[in-house]
Amino acid sequence: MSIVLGAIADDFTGATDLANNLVRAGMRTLQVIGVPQATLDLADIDAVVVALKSRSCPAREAVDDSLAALDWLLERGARQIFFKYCSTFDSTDAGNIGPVADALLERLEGEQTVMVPAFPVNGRTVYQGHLFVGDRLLNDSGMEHHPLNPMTDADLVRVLSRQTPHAVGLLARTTLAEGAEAARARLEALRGQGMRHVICDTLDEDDLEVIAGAVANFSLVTGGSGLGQALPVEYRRLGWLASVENAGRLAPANGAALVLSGSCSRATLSQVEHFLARHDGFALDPLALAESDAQFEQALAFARERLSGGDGSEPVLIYASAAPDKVKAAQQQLGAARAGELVERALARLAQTLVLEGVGRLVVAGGETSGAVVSALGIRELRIGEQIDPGVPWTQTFLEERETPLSLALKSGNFGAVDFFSRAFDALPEASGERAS
Ligand SMILES: Nc1ncnc2c1ncn2[C@@H]1O[C@H](COP(=O)(O)OP(=O)(O)OP(=O)(O)O)[C@@H](O)[C@H]1O
Ligand SMILES: O=C(O)[C@@H](O)C(=O)CO
Repeated sequence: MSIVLGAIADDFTGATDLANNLVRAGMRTLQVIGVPQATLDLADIDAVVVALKSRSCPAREAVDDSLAALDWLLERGARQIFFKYCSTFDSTDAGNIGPVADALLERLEGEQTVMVPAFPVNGRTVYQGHLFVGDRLLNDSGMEHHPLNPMTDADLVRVLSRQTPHAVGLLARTTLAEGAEAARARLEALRGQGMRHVICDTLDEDDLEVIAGAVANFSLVTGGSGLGQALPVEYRRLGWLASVENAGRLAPANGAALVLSGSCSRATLSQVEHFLARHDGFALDPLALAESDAQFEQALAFARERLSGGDGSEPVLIYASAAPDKVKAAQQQLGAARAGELVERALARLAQTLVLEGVGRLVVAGGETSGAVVSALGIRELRIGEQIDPGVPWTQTFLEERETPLSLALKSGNFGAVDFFSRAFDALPEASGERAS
């Protein structure tokens, strides 16, 4: 059986964000980690999201990985391809959004694609081609300090023009206000002028619906997860997609509850603080991790004691999340890459050990951190379930070491309300009477 939508996401938390919106719009969605090697049963699947780590790697690598994902998705019959990147358009002049979009469009022999990063429910909107985060322009939102891809220009036509040799146009809000037919005509006019890429204004969900109506038959669309929520209605209109009752039903969860946080984003820092006011936590420090294994062992002992002491229902937090001055101090001593690696490695090892020892419900905060944990656990596929907060669903995966599925939530750094870490576990249906194994 063929899938309807094939998506290529440039990071793991971004992939779950898109998969979440597809599920909420009624598509049975599977997230796979990298291009699958094994044959997959896609009998009851409408959409597959391939999660890559292609946001910050060299552009050539990102292009090669994305093309491999594209070929795999086309072999599964995908009628439309969705290139998912960050709602804050994370990229540099070297890429990777422009080069990947160019390569995908060329392979698909398409003439035009749209760029729709907006995610209005999380405050990302676009007006006159300028990206806003809440009420701030992108370059004044904190993203101008991003360690890997500082976003210092909010004008996306200009930003993308530096990443592609092709002409970049704008589908403005005034046209969207006239509806999908007008948007379609405008895209066609821009195509006539040789505009292969078109940045789309988006103020709200209505704009996303208009854009989806205009581009549902494009071979390639690109953007944030907002567009993913609007497209399935169009697929149904086209007769590609049947209606299903509950596209995101997961098996009941069991096992102890653990939160691992390596994100130092503003939202995560408040979530850590909120959690620590109510529950136990253990702080990791890259400087101590660099010295010896002692702090890792202490963290493990802390978690073991808490997890075995109660009934496993009280979540435990282990975090390296720290304020910018502390992060800077560690980075100055160790270098940013080594500090990051030390933290990611420690959190990934904790996940490996504690999942074997009975953790069955795991929240991970941070895109890079999630990548490290998911890789260490050898996860290949994720089923998408209940949304905790916009952009963050519960997922489930089967591991050889566990009889029951592992429930996993991967939280993007800046997503989630302040009480996310404690509330997440309430959003997960539990197996009756079962806890830590
Ligand atoms: N105390 C610390 N000092 C230095 N680096 C740290 C510290 N704590 C975490 N890190 C590193 O900072 C990086 C945070 O990136 P990560 O992608 O996990 O979070 P994020 O940027 O908030 O998330 P997202 O990409 O979803 O927005 C990781 O490499 C992590 O290991
Ligand atoms: O689009 C977003 O903001 C997120 O899905 C993301 O990509 C964070 O890394």
